[in-house]
Amino acid sequence: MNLNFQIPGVVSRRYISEIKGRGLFAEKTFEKGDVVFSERPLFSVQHVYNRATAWTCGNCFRFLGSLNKQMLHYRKVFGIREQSELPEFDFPPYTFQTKVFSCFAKCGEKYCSEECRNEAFYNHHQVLCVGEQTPENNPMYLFKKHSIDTNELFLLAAQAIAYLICKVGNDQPMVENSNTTTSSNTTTTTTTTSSSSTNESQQNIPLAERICKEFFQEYQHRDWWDVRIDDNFTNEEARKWSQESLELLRKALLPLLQNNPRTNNAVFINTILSMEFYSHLLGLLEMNDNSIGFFNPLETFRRNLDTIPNIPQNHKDHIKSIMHSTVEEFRKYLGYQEEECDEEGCDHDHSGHMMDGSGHESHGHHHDHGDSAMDENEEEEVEEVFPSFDGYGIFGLQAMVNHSCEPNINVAFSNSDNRAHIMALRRIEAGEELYHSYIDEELPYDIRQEDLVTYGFKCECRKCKARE
Ligand SMILES: C[S@@+](CC[C@H](N)C(=O)[O-])C[C@H]1O[C@@H](n2cnc3c(N)ncnc32)[C@H](O)[C@@H]1O
Repeated sequence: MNLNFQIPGVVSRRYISEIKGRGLFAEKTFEKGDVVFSERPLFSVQHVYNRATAWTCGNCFRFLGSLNKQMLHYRKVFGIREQSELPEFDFPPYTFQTKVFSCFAKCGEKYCSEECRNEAFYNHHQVLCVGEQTPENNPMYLFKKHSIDTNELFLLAAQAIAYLICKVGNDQPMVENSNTTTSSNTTTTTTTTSSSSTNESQQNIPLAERICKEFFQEYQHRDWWDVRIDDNFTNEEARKWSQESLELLRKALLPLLQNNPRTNNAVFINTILSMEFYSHLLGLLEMNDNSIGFFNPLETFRRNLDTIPNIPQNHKDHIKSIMHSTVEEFRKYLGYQEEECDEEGCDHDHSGHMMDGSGHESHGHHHDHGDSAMDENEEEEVEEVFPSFDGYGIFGLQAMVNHSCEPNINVAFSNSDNRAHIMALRRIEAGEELYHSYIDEELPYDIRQEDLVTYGFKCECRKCKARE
């Protein structure tokens, strides 16, 4: 994790005031539509409910296989027996092609490339993987089950903790080469690692401590139960779940930490497995996360099939007939899900996270689905059969962007490069602060104020001041 809060000549972070904290500022002029910057998430996960229906890479979230392999995957999931060999669809620009790589330990996680598999394994998966035949009393399995039953934010927190453990436990002996420059409230931090043969764990622990401290210094955080972002659970429940969750995580991680001389250090273990660390990490994630979403290419293909030129009608009819049974099964499945939710009178997924009308999570402070095309289509209420990818994560720079009901940027997540692209909504002058809307800024004044209460500040933007 390289927390670097400026891209020289593009954007930089500055302190604004005690109330507002820090914000992100343009260092040059951007025209409407320009990509201001793009970045990969520090930590990110797919929503649990979405895992059953969006078959994507466990690292970069690209849809796996090809149009045809996606179809075959769904047919398998829905138990459609008739497996007549489907033709490999090849219709640029709809065609995509990735291989499918399984987790080394065969836990079921899939990746689109060896690089993705290695990256996930190296960064966190080696700590979190439950293996092929997990006994039901496996503590990591129990931790994950508890997260799914209570609140899936624990899964994102576990990824962050696993990252710290991997950093300390895997790397070649690390020597800190910390290059921190501070100029008028702008801090740039670069940390590099290099080999050394002496006293490994002695050197690793200060680095681990510094990474933990640095992470907390750089982002706003409070005890999770004091961050009132989600009405679906009470403060008491949040405390209880956190305690249960940490207990299970402790059981899963302690032997692992103690078995590695690099991580077997009481200060390190007691820090990262303490309730103070866990609750503040959860609070930090809750206060700073962003949604990640993009269309399923199979859905784009399905919607556009009729208008794709150069495909003979009989070929289109053949593809449609292949799709038909899968689409019908999907409709039944999605109908079943809605009924279940109606019965409970709920508007949330099984994790306890709030969902907006489209089934996208909205507990974080940003509502972008990372795909402006999706927003347009949602407005038109076009049926979505093959589900979009839906997840969330922490982005280093985006988490520094403050809110305005008159935003000057929005975010589009691209799964072709696993990056969030921050786009200028209008001309932005050098020196202007970047603003994102945490809520639906088109809503009337009173509703906007209600929606903003959970974020713990009063919006003083021009639109709010004018009560528009
Ligand atoms: C994702 S963080 C944004 C970065 C933050 N200002 C910082 O210093 O880390 C969100 C928090 O910033 C503050 N914030 C964001 N927009 C604000 C605004 N328009 N006015 C006052 N505070 C704001 C609130 O405390 C909010 O919970």
